[in-house]
Amino acid sequence: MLTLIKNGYVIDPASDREGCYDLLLEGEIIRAVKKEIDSDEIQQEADKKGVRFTLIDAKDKYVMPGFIDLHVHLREPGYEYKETIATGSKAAAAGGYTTICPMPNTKPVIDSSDMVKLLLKKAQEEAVVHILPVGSVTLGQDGKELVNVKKLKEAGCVALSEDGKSVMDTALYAEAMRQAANNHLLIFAHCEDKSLVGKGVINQGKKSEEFQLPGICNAVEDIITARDILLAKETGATLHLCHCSTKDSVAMLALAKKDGLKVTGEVCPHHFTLSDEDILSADTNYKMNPPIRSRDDVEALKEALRNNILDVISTDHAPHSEEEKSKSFAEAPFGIVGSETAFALTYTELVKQGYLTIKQMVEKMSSNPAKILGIDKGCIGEGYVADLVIADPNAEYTIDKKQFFSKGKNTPFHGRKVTGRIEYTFVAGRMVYRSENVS
Ligand SMILES: NC(=O)N[C@@H](CC(=O)O)C(=O)O
Ligand SMILES: [Zn+2]
Repeated sequence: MLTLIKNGYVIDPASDREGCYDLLLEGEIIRAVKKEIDSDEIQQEADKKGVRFTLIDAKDKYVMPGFIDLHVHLREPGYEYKETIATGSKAAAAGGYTTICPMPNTKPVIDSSDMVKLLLKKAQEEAVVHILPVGSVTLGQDGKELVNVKKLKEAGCVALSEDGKSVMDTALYAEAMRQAANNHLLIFAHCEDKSLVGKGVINQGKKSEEFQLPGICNAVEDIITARDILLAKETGATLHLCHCSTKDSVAMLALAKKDGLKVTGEVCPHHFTLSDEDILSADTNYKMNPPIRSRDDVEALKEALRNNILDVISTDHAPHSEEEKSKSFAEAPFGIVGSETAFALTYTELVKQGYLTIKQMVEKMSSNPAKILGIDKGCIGEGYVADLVIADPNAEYTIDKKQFFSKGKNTPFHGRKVTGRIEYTFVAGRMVYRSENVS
């Protein structure tokens, strides 16, 4: 199979390439990146070889390395009514993602090599994007007994995370970090002080008062962020801070980087797009963990993205059923979907608003996650696997949750006007997504 993508505006921070190029894909691989590739010649070659030839006109479109999402919830096994590997990976592909890291808070939890193998086997059969599993830190995410770190690594995990919870036993977490470091596994840290959060469900402040709901103060996140950075320093672990939402968590990340520690951080589109002032009613589509914070926090997050303190934009795609989300704000589960809105929100809120250059956006959505994972992705170079995304930066439209591939429709962004549409996604040279809007 030969695919020629012509006249696209290529943005590839890894090779420092930005400009108009033609790309030739052969089978799974990027065969050539050149200023001009003759389509007639490729057509003739395809005829001669008897293989299919696809020509894509990418004029005025962005051609980027496929996005890599370090934080998704696929819900399989155990919660297939919320999402499956098939639907979650299709949603990812529709969002321009070619590699995703599913979190282990499934039922059962991904806490053994058998579970990792099961997940990878299912992914092999049903996922349309690459799946790199994250294992839990403790058995059953019970916070008591460590997983077999070496076995999880051998089975194919890229990181350990207790996402959805924190390991509150500091000594146990330190041991987990030591073993992770010895086995070259990353730690993805969900920072939440379980004893301090209490029954909190919304950012503590005007909104928690207005809706008379228990609040979540910034210290809930900041205390564990500080602890985890100090533990990483002590143990030599490579730490990645999940879904940073507060001003002080990014200040501590900056300090840790200055200190030369192996610490990186991610932020999710909802945390830089919305502040708690945007929560006009106790709508459960605004309930997620960590919560939407104050305007001050949002500004600090944007500034940290701009000056590259925050390395990654991830989605924390957290689908739930409509029934679950129609409970009261206090009772509904935390989480919103994000795979299918992340690019448009990032492009609209950060690139168009001048916070990030397009190159920085691609760094944070593709090349930096690849670097953190230590994988040969996030790059448009000859000989690399053809994981690519093509987007129209001028398309203006309204987000419509009914069009999501995800089973989860729990988004606060339904009806929001955005700019930037994913048109095609290629995984290992195969077109896994094509927008209906492409003629
Ligand atoms: N983010 C959320 O609000 N929820 C996540 C868990 C998590 O990422 O903390 C979930 O699994 O639903
Ligand atoms: Zn989390």
